[in-house]
Amino acid sequence: MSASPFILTPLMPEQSGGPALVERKPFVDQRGAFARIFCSAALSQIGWPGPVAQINHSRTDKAGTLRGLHYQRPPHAEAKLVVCIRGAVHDVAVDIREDSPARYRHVGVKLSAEAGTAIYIPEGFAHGFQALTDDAELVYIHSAAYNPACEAGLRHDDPALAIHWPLPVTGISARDAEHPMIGPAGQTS
Ligand SMILES: Cc1cn([C@H]2C[C@H](O)[C@@H](COP(=O)(O)OP(=O)(O)O[C@H]3O[C@H](C)C(=O)[C@H](O)[C@H]3O)O2)c(=O)[nH]c1=O
Repeated sequence: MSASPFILTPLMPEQSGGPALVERKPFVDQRGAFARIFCSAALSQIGWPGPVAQINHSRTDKAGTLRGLHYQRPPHAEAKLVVCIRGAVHDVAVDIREDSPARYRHVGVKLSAEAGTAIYIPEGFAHGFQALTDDAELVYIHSAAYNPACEAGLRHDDPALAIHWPLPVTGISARDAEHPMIGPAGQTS
């Protein structure tokens, strides 16, 4: 396997510390394929901050379902590596860093099990996705533990974010449907 197990593509190249597409480089032979899903040495090059604190898994049954946009406030802000292990999703990261010239700008990228793609979401970014297929499964590798007291969210349909979701939204949690809108002053209401 060559030096780096991934092809890393910054998704906000004009900003430092932004999200990145992480494409696995599998080792393929007559038996099948082997790939590294997480590698702190390789991912520290794009800002992975430290030890893995938690690994989660979600299954989304129906295409069109939307989860997010979520983030944890400091001191429990977290970086995430979001890995698609079944089906495909449209994944979105929103810059919410108060000192960022790109605050409230977002990037969107397709992740699929077939392509072996993941996205690195740094601290200071909100994360959400829409399932593009039925039975879409993601594994999330977190740099901080879940802390519900510090959990917060943005509305997927907030005009201030202007996120285009590929499919009509067919399912969303009550909590995600009720996140506050970003007011004109840029503060969530
Ligand atoms: C993250 C987490 C959640 N929970 C509980 C809280 C809820 O009762 C239930 C489902 O949580 P939630 O509705 O936040 O799950 P999703 O909306 O799928 O959130 C996920 O998808 C979005 C896009 C993300 O970016 C989140 O990091 C990721 O957790 O699990 C736990 O018990 N432990 C945990 O670590």
